[in-house]
Amino acid sequence: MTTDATPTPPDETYSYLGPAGTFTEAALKQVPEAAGKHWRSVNNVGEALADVVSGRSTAAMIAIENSIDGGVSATQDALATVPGLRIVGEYLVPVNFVLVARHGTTLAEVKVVNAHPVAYAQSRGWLERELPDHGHIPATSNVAAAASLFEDSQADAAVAPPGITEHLDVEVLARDLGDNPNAVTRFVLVSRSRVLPEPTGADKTSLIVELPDDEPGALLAMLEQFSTRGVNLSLIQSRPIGDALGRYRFVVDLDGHAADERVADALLGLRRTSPKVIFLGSYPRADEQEVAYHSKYDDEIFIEARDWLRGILSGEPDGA
Ligand SMILES: O=C(O)C(=O)C[C@]1(C(=O)O)C=C[C@@H](O)C=C1
Repeated sequence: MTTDATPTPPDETYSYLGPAGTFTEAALKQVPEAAGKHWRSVNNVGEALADVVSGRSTAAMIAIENSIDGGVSATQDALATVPGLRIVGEYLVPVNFVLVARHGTTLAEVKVVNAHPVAYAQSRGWLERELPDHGHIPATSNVAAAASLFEDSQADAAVAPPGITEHLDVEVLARDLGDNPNAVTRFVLVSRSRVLPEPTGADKTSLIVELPDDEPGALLAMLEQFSTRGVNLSLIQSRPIGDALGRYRFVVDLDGHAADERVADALLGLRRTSPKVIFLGSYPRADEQEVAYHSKYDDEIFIEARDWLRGILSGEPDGA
């Protein structure tokens, strides 16, 4: 791996929320194609996606969901509004936090804590219990939080990844801050590639769907597109569109690949019934769990039904 300091011109660049040592970097380390390529540390999701859109980077690794804090709204909103992006891979990183400070600081002296908002949300229970009067300064990343201790910052301590001591000379004041020891953050690799990853049988498809305005049952009609094709949803979340109160878009993850007949048929139904469907990609699931569905939704069943209709329309004799 090379870093920004490396003078050799990179052939391919991968953007990630840095600096080195973030969980986002840990997710990028799971991508075999990124090994040995140039890695560009950026300050936020918008910058990472702008790198991809402008062609400065081949792809960007971004956090999309945390098992405790839920969907990363900055990511969901950016994917809804920045055109031309595709998710090509999904990665899981277990997340766990430590409280760090400059050497010599004691826990009793900590008044202000610097933390990334998602890390802060995951450590809130510990912080409220152990430092009930603390103030919070938001950071752009978990490592940036700790780095701020050496900058012109008001913070006395920072919430950081356990590996932070490999990158910065800080003292660990407390471990296992996370309210849930099994917390996991889900990351996605985003590129401009129009080529869908091959179906594996253990895939996920991500969409953003808008519903027709003021139509009773519009949400039910959207869900029916999936239920009538035996397509399971693993995530559905509403986000404000932002142009007026009460207007929402839905972030949807479903089990399966756009090349699966049941998913393709559901996508056609969605396209007919929704004013806007953003296809974000079909890609292998990080947990590699094969998608389970009833045999009545097998590809062959859809293909047979289409052939039957084609036969009728082309005047083939009955039973052909
Ligand atoms: O990658 C990092 O370390 C980050 O600071 C980002 C981020 C996030 O955006 O969710 C990643 C994982 C943790 O859930 C907390 C923060």
